[in-house]
Amino acid sequence: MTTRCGFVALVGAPNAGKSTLLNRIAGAKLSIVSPKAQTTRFRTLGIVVHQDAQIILVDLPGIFKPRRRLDRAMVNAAWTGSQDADLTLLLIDAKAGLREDVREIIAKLAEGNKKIWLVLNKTDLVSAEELLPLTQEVSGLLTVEHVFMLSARSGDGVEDLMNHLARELPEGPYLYPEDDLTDLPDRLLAAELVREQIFMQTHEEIPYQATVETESFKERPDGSVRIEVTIYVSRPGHKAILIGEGGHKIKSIGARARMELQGLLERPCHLFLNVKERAGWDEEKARLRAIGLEE
Ligand SMILES: Nc1nc2c(ncn2[C@@H]2O[C@H](COP(=O)(O)OP(=O)(O)OP(=O)(O)O)[C@@H](O)[C@H]2O)c(=O)[nH]1
Repeated sequence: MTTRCGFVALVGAPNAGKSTLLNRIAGAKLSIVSPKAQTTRFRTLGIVVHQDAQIILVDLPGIFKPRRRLDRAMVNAAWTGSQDADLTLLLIDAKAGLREDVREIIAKLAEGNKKIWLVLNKTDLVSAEELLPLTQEVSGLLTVEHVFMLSARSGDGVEDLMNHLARELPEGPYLYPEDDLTDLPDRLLAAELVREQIFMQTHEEIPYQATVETESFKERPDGSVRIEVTIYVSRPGHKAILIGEGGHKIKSIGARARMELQGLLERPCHLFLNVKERAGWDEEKARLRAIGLEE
């Protein structure tokens, strides 16, 4: 059997519907979907096997004008991801059309020579007649290989996109063992929610320096889950800040993340957080890249 495998980057302006599409495709709550713009702070991998192809989706942060160092790093990560991928899906909110932020993304993509597929989302909100001029306008600015029209919310047209992806990714073995995939979305979600709380409850240099990994994820007979998450930092000072006086900070991060996680997984969660120092972590390029924060 010939298998195919590849990385697919999702690029779109804030609110284009990236998280919704990713969740629809992977069938799990992989990203934090919110009507507020720029909630997708970090790259999240969604991995799905469709017709003998393993499709590794990279959910990129909304591209916006970076002011702070961390934002710059995130935007950079977004574009690096796009450059590493086998192909890039440019997701556009068909209802909002070519707003300025979409034009900026198109201009940036036009500089590279990446394989781009145009995905017009939210077709449930617009008429077919409106889609054609939009397609033509984008095609005038950028070379696109395929055009898809879908509704991430209803799922209409998503199968067609998946079929094309499965057919056109490069031939090769699966990069992720299939057995590992079952609880991967939930593991990623746990790590991502912890990361988000670190982001919200500490100074910005901490999330930039830290990496979060779900070490174990075990279902209990009573239907609850026991999750162990480790936060790796490179400096003793960061460890102290994360833990806080009397463990106050880490407790607060854990409590909040657990609440969010419970809501999304829809079952009781027992979340245990560890903070560990990993010397020489800065040099671990691979890990930096894994969380998409290489500058
Ligand atoms: N009507 C309609 N709404 C959609 C569709 N896809 C997404 N939405 C809505 O659009 C809003 C933004 O969707 P998200 O998936 O959070 O967008 P995102 O691109 O991940 O946004 P960021 O987190 O800012 O990067 C949400 O309120 C979604 O419910 C669609 O196909 N149709």
